Amino acid sequence: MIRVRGLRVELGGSVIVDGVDLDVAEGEWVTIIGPNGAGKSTALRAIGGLLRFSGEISLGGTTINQLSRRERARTVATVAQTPVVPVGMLVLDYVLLGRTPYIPALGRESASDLAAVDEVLAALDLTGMQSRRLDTLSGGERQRVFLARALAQGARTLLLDEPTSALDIGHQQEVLELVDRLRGERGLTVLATMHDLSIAGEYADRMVLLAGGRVVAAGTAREVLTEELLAKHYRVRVKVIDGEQGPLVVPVRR
Ligand SMILES: Nc1ncnc2c1ncn2[C@@H]1O[C@H](COP(=O)(O)OP(=O)(O)OP(=O)(O)O)[C@@H](O)[C@H]1O
Repeated sequence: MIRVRGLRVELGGSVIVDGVDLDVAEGEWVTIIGPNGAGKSTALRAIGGLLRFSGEISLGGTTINQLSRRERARTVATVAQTPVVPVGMLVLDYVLLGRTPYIPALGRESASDLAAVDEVLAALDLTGMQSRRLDTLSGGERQRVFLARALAQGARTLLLDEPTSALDIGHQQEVLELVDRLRGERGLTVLATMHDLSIAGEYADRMVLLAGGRVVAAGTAREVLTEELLAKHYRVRVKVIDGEQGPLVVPVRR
């Protein structure tokens, strides 16, 4: 579903992503990990068509440069790390923004757009909140609304940039379980970035470790979350414990 070859992104005169290859199969969940500044968000933004790049990115077999902005938005939906939310915007109006690729220029949303939004609000248990202002919601509720906008877009591929970074452990689990459930129900493909390594390993089918803009390891959680690789690339001593659902990464005091 996602095929990336030799991805290179330059920002402010520096090479931030440097020759990344990446494949995500249909229905698969791949999580990119790596230290701060490794280039995770930049790679994700390029794959979502939000940045200029060199190399090849194709989505569902089509090179993204051949997709119009609308076609791209119907194919891939990105949830940014900190989405910009217009002050005072209501939940319903925000989720409706996801239907923009289906609404003709100068046109209004159709009954089918409203039905798609209703369905997503119900699936994410947000129907009762649709008239609330987004800025009055809790972090977990707001994260569900960001996901709702992305799902309303009708794209089969979701790019999630640290979807749980602002959430407590309960809401982290809630949001990730929700994405996993929707992945099963709707056949979504998921490419995410995450900092919590144990949780990342629990949900991802495969992981990619990025450091200095390059892929330095890729494979299952057990292959990537090793004490050696994490010590080398995060410059931290960790203990990796074999947990029931995958490796548990615990930092060790110096
Ligand atoms: N517009 C820009 N101009 C110059 N440098 C940039 C620009 N945007 C990002 N960078 C730099 O690119 C590097 C990678 O940033 P990116 O946000 O992709 O990293 P990341 O792996 O997602 O980090 P984090 O875990 O901290 O979110 C950082 O050093 C950042 O300062």
